[in-house]
Parts: sequence; structure tokens; C-alpha cells
Amino acid sequence: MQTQKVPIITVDGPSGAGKGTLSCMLAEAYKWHFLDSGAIYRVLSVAALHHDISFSDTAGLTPLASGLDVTFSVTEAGNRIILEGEDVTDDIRSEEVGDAASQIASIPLVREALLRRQRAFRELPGLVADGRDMGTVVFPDANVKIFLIASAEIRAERRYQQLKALGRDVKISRLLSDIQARDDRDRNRKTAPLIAAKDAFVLDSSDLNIKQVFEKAKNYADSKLFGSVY
Ligand SMILES: Nc1ncnc2c1ncn2[C@@H]1O[C@H](COP(=O)(O)OP(=O)(O)OP(=O)(O)O)[C@@H](O)[C@H]1O
Ligand SMILES: Nc1ccn([C@@H]2O[C@H](COP(=O)(O)O)[C@@H](O)[C@H]2O)c(=O)n1
Repeated sequence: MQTQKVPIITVDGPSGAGKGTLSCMLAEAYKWHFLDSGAIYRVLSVAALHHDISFSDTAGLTPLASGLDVTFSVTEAGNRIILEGEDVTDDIRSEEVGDAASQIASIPLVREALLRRQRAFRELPGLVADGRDMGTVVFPDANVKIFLIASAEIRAERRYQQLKALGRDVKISRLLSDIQARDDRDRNRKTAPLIAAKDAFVLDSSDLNIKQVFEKAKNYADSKLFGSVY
């Protein structure tokens, strides 16, 4: 008996390019599952804080990553992330946690320890996976690979608007330097650096609104999945 191969769309790219927004829209359009791999790295950094483990302590972080007690649940209040019994859905979204996640994510043994957990999201009818190395390392056999980019200035502006809407007091210059530092670390790490897969469709969203990005990505994905002309 041949097992049916679960189709995958990967959406990789730098911080704030719009990967999460696009991935959710694609998952909704195809009625597929969604993996926010960045959330796993973020949760791990919160767990490290809880356990007083430093972000560079490979020996402490690796077993924490392998046994990470986290559940992603869909509730009436939306998608919730529970770490060791505590709801951390909102806490993991801060810029500080994003920066900590990026430090932890540069450790090869930590990345390896999280591989199986990410691959377990591959379930029928399909998966949209959002991250940095989804198309290169975690799901190299994905049917559709999208690499979403935007200039650092545009990404900082989008993040500024997002945080302002949440009532957070932030400086755009600080957001820009944080984004550039994170880009630098993600692109230059030795294991699974942020890079487009050879067979990825590179989509620059700098001058596109969310609807336009979705339409371009969906047209491309349809053509790869169902063979229509792109
Ligand atoms: N094409 C676009 N035009 C304008 N705003 C956008 C566009 N795409 C996304 N945004 C907005 O930019 C912000 C960041 O988007 P999103 O969270 O999807 O990025 P991301 O790549 O997943 O970031 P991260 O890697 O940090 O999780 C959100 O407020 C989102 O609504
Ligand atoms: N596949 C991935 C996903 C994320 N990371 C690291 O986690 C940081 C936070 O990710 P967000 O997408 O939630 O912003 C990110 O800066 C990466 O360093 C990763 O390495 N691989």
C-alpha cells in the first residue's frame, strides 16, 4: 500500500516580510494546516527564561528543546499556545522574545532537536509552513516554496504600525536596527541560514498590499499544485 504524500507549501523570509499573514491566508484558502515555526523558537526562549537557562547554553537548551512541553490549541478565543500549562500566546510576540529566539536558533543542536516536532505538523490534507528554513531544511521536498522579502525599512514601518495599533510605545529607528540585527544573525549563522531555496519563488512584497501578495502567491501555488498556467 502506498501512503499518500501530504502536500506542503513553505513560506520563508526575513522578519516582518508578511510570512505569517500570507501563510494564514493560504492555509485558509486551501483548508490546510498551518505551522508557525518561529513560534516554536519563541516558546523555547520563554521556557529558557522560566528555567533560568542562558540563550547560549547549548547543554541546557538542547534537552529543553527535545522535551519542550508546548501545545498549540484551537479554541473559541482563537489559536492559543500553552507552555508548561501557562498561556504564552501574547508573551511570545514581543521584540525581546523575537531577539532571544534568534539567538537560540543559531545553535545547531537546538535546531536538530526541534526538527521532528516541526515535521510532525505534516498532516493531510496539507500544510502551509512559515519560517526561515522550511523549504531548505525542514521540508526540502515541499511542492511549493515561496521566499517572501521586503526592504528592511518597509518591514520596520509595518511592524511600527502593528505595535502602534496594539498601543505599544516604540521608536521606528529602534525597530529598524533590531530588524537589521536579526536579519544579520539569521542570514549568517552556519546551520540553516536564512536563504532562498534554489527552487523557491522569490516574491518581493515591498510595493504590494496584502491582497496583491496573496493573489500572486496563490496563483503560483495553484500552478505548481494543479498545473495551471502561471
Ligand atoms: N504586503 C503587506 N503590506 C502591508 N502590510 C503588511 C503586508 N504583509 C504583512 N503586513 C503587515 O506587516 C506586519 C508583519 O507581518 P507578519 O507578522 O505576517 O510578518 P512575518 O514575516 O510573519 O514576521 P515574523 O517573522 O517576525 O513573524 C503585520 O502587521 C501585517 O499585517
Ligand atoms: N524556521 C525558523 C523560524 C524562526 N527562526 C528564528 O526564530 C526567530 C523568531 O521567528 P519569527 O518568525 O517568529 O519572527 C527568527 O528571527 C529566527 O531566528 C528560525 O531560525 N527558523
